[in-house]
Amino acid sequence: MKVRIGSQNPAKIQAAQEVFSGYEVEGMDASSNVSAQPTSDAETKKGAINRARNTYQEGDLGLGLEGGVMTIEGQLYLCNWGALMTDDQKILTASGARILLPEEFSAPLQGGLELGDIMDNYTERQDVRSKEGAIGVFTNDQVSRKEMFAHVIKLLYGQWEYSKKK
Ligand SMILES: O=P(O)(O)OP(=O)(O)OP(=O)(O)OC[C@H]1O[C@@H](n2cnc3c(O)ncnc32)[C@H](O)[C@@H]1O
Ligand SMILES: [Mg+2]
Repeated sequence: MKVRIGSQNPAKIQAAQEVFSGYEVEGMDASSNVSAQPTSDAETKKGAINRARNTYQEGDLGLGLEGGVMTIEGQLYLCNWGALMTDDQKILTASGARILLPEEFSAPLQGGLELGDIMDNYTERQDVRSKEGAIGVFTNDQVSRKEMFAHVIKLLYGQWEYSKKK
């Protein structure tokens, strides 16, 4: 049994390798069937589930991780979701950390830019999305994108283990 993860992003793949340490983890392109930049909690969750479904193959596990933004009481937050399709074809879900994003990000997001591109412009660096991520930048590197997704994957892995005990 291997873990098929619907992404080629190293931050996501390394997080999966950390948690599923005894398994082979294979990254691959998978459609999320939502916008490239989800803009609500529900859309981000749906993207994670679709990625898990679209990477799943019988006998293996399908893992989907999705980052998005959402508005709470007029404020823009980063949000994150994960989904695991298990060998008995159940879908487990878990959400990750949310942090406040700068107000000035709202206009470029509404204009169609993805958060990953906005982060590169903002930090004057390249490919922040594959490295520490917005969460690493705005937490002063206390929590990286890999670490945040590893926590989400632990929540999924633990639910899968628990379901096998019952
Ligand atoms: O290749 P995939 O797996 O799609 O990885 P991605 O970096 O594009 O990540 P997502 O599609 O899950 O996230 C949707 C968008 O939000 C951006 N994003 C989400 N969380 C981010 C973070 O912590 N830092 C930078 N960009 C982030 C991301 O780069 C995309 O533009
Ligand atoms: Mg993406």
